[in-house]
Amino acid sequence: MSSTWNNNIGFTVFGESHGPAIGVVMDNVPPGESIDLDKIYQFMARRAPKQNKTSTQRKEKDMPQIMSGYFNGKTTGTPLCALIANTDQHSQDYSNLSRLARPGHADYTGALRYRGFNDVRGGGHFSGRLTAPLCFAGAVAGQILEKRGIYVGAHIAEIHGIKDKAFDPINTTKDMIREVREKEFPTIIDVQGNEMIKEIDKARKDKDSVGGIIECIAINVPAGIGSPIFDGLENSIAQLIFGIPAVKGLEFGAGFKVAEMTGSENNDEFYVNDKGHVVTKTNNHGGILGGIASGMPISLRVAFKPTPSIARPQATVDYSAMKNETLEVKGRHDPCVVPRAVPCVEAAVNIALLNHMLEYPNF
Ligand SMILES: Cc1cc2nc3c(=O)[nH]c(=O)nc-3n(C[C@H](O)[C@H](O)[C@H](O)COP(=O)(O)O)c2cc1C
Ligand SMILES: C=C(O[C@@H]1CC(C(=O)O)=C[C@@H](OP(=O)(O)O)[C@H]1O)C(=O)O
Repeated sequence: MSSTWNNNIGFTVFGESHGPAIGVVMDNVPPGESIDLDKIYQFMARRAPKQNKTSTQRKEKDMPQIMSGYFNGKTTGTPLCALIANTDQHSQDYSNLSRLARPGHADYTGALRYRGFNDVRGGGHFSGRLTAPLCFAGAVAGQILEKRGIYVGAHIAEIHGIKDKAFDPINTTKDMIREVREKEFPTIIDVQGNEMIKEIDKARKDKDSVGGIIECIAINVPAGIGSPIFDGLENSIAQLIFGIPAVKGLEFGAGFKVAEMTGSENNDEFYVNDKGHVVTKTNNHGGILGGIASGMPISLRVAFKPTPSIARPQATVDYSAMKNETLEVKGRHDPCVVPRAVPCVEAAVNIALLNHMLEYPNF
């Protein structure tokens, strides 16, 4: 099922960017969990369109309306459904896109898959807007995890070659995670963030776009959760991360750099620390061995491509007439999707971790 993730936690995202609403139904959320709605709204506001230099100008409040599964401040355990209204659609910008494919977007492949019946307005079901329901589900999962001491945080690690400092792969604390989360532009080093904003604005002025990398870390994940082969932590996280549009790469721990290392450089040696816990001296494994948490921080990096919809004329095809054409994309697009995708990455990791935590004894 394409827009359903069916696991210990199940959830379906539904809707189109220019339809009346988008939303999510979550199943198997544990009953009796206190959920602070203000914190859910804050989480979703980090992703919502910002109408600033780095964001689409579309105005959406992204206020979730909870339809079921929540009563007296707590989850009921029955399906948790949230609806998010679409209120600021400019559908005329998309009038030519059912026959002209935007290079880099899903218009062409979507038309093939759905035999031309897909809603192309605003990217329809393929839109980055569908990450709003993902963020709702991820915010709920995050609150349940934080009650068990597990914190997940992300920051912009790189935009078009401009780099932020990385999270400490061993000693990142919940305060460090919270600090970067609360920033308007989430980088660890603010001056680097300002350079990134300039780079995004430059691309926008050039009628172009840029991509980048988001780094995410999860701390206090209990050693032993996860499974081997097809149901490991990496598997679940990857499946949800690739549910975020524009993601093209994912690496855990030292990632692609492992290919340049020897075994003695890459292996993370074990020792017993002063609290009597088994830990590793380094964290190239990114907190996961054999699909199972080692107890060290789980770390990952996610590469995002530059926004496909750019205002420059580009070659494309009219696939109804099968002839070559030139397209100038209209609409209000993000010159870079990365800043708004930071909470989306956190949301995906939150859901994957909660999913595996449900297997944990005495959850
Ligand atoms: C938060 C977010 C915002 C996005 N905003 C835009 C946008 O304004 N314009 C656009 O063309 N693509 C945008 N995208 C990316 C497209 O939705 C995506 O590239 C497209 O659906 C094709 O999917 P793919 O890149 O995963 O193959 C956004 C993605 C995310 C995660
Ligand atoms: C609305 C959102 O982002 C949209 C994601 C998007 C795309 O193609 O992915 C295209 C744009 O849609 P529109 O042309 O309708 O403004 C963005 O604004 C959102 O994220 O909430």
